Amino acid sequence: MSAKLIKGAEVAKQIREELAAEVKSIKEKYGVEPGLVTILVGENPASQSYVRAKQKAAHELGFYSVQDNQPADISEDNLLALIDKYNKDPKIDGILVQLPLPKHINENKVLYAIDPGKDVDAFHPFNVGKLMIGQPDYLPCTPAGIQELLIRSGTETSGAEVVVVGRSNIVGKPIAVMMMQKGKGANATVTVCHTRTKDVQFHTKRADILIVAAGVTEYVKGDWIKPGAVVIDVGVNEVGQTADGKRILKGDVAFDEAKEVASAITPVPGGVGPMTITMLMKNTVRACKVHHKIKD
Ligand SMILES: Nc1nc(=O)c2c([nH]1)NC[C@@H]1CN(c3ccc(C(=O)N[C@@H](CCC(=O)O)C(=O)O)cc3)C=[N+]21
Repeated sequence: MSAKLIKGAEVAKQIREELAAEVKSIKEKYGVEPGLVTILVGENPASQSYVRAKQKAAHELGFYSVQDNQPADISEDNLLALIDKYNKDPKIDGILVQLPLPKHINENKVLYAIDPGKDVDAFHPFNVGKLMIGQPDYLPCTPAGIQELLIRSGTETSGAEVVVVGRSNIVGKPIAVMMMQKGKGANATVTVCHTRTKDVQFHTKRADILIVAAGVTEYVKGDWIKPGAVVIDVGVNEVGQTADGKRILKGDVAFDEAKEVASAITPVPGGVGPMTITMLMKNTVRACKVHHKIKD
């Protein structure tokens, strides 16, 4: 058996086309365009490449977009002042501070400084809290992308056994919360595994939908997966570079084994990653509509 591929890159392209049409109509009717600033501190090559991809997507959708690069030794106070500037900038609807930040900067302090209404990553405790009680204004981008892939691939989530491997604030925790809520692409029974889980395989083998965000290259093997399960691989592990300097990526799931067992699986690259960026764009369009009181 060979699993159906859930092609995130293709779904992402389709959603971006929908968004581009929406941006165009907002511009025509209201004379405004969604504004996104991506703030990059330092010169981490992976971060540079992600931010470049976000800027490219923003340009293609017709956003007003600003790339703000800051030196690695910027002080915390100056970074906070910069965020305050964008909080007050009426052309900016969404603020993204690329993580990780240098060690001398308190990441939480920076994330808490972003106006929750411009927090298109949905990392501010206000937005995390609203998600928890099932009243989100913005969904965190990677979990939103995962849920969208489940919906658009026709995966039944209601009553499904969902097992999440990983408990990060960015992926594991929020996707677990989202899958247990009432509503479309949710209503699941959720188990969360992490580094202290006694028997991870016991849990993964029970999953109808297995979501892996462990941060360990090819952590989940083929025989950890229930035959017919849907597997979502959130891992983006750089395992080397090609001769011409392109990053070689592998997921957190041993893909070649897993595809023989699962009924459907996301590839890496081309799976969850492109969806993450697309959901950032979707949140920015939403922010723009809220800021300009535009109803659907
Ligand atoms: N404030 C903040 N928000 C983020 O959303 C955020 C962040 N910081 N820091 C880093 C992580 C990582 N992340 C990815 C986004 C897209 C791909 C993606 O598009 N990956 C492509 C491949 C890209 C490549 O080839 O390098 C794919 O999987 O097909 C991956 C990873 C967002 N993050």
